[in-house]
Amino acid sequence: MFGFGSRKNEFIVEGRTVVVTGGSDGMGRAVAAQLAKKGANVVVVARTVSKLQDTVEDLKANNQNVPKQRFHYISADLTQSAECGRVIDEVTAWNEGAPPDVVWCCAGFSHPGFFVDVPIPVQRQQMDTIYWTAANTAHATLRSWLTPVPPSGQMKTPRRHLIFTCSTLAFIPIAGYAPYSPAKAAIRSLSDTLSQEIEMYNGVHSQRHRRDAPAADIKVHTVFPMGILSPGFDNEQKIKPDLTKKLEEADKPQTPTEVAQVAISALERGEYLITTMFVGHVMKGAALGPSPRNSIMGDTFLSWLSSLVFLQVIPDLRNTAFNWGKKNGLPRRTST
Ligand SMILES: NC(=O)C1=CN([C@@H]2O[C@H](COP(=O)(O)OP(=O)(O)OC[C@H]3O[C@@H](n4cnc5c(N)ncnc54)[C@H](OP(=O)(O)O)[C@@H]3O)[C@@H](O)[C@H]2O)C=CC1
Ligand SMILES: CCCCCCCCCCCCCCCC(=O)[C@@H](N)CO
Repeated sequence: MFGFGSRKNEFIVEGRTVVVTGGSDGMGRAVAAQLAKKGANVVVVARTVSKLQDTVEDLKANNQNVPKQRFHYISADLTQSAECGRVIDEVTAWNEGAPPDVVWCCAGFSHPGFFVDVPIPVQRQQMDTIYWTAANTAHATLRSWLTPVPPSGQMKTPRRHLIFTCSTLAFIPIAGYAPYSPAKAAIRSLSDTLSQEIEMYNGVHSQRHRRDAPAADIKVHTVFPMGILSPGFDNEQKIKPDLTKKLEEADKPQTPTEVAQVAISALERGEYLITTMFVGHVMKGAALGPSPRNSIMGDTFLSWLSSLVFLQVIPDLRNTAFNWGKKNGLPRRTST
């Protein structure tokens, strides 16, 4: 409770089956590689088959010493809810009838731009790509995990994990991310709501020997990275307004490998809202709100520190925007 004590690993993946959406590039691909190194069977999901094939080849080549370990890919556009249902069905069939043990949602990319410059259809597509890929995946996964099993069919199944990938932009506004940040904030809200709702099912599971119940306990987590040096990041840099680049100067983007490694360590400690570096921790501290805490002392001190830091940061960000307009005039309106 106070952030120290037992060093029990709360996220054991060895011999278990993990689905990583967006697993063919950037952070998702690094997550897939590292969980495979820890002995997981991995299924990567994304749209482009060639990148998926390349990822599975890599996983096979780098994990030849564990003969029973298996890797697979499924091509799907996760903005379509029916596709998410198909993915979970196909993974279950491939996994000898058992649903996956861990589902980690990494799919998504950012289309930065000022709110009035980005056409509404592009903004709706951002909501589809960011929020709905995650919500559709969560819906299909939880429907499968929460299927009741009668007492006679209950086996000892370790806890299952549903993990979302958000962004520290869900905590703190930065001008130029209006098409993207609201969709990430929606994921955070979904995560908080589910982390409470899932307790009802975990309560039913605690009585599993007496009545029909889900097969296992479930835990929800959300990772909030800062910038990630991924192919997606290269794309967004090409269209990102200069003011946005200026406002996010404090961000020193991390490699996908680093982000995956820090996130997995936090999951092993059992954390719920996960940030990956100091500036990210401070951004989270400013916005802990009603979310469950990782540690009472640590998070409370962090929120005190952040509330002082952000007394300065919020006006700074606004002043930077004001002075930018004063100096540079109206931005050129793009039509992309
Ligand atoms: N890059 C950054 O600076 C930051 C990124 N994030 C978030 O982290 C996550 C990973 O980002 P990053 O490492 O940049 O990833 P990339 O942009 O490099 O890769 C995105 C992955 O998602 C897949 N994907 C995209 N759209 C769909 C879709 N509709 N259905 C299924 N799969 C899809 C892509 O494959 P394909 O195109 O073939 O479908 C690819 O595998 C994202 O959720 C992102 O929003 C958070 C903070 C910062
Ligand atoms: C000591 C505390 C000071 C805090 C200052 C606040 C600075 C804001 C930094 C913004 C960082 C944005 C990272 C996420 C980027 C992202 O999600 C996109 N690249 C999408 O892909």
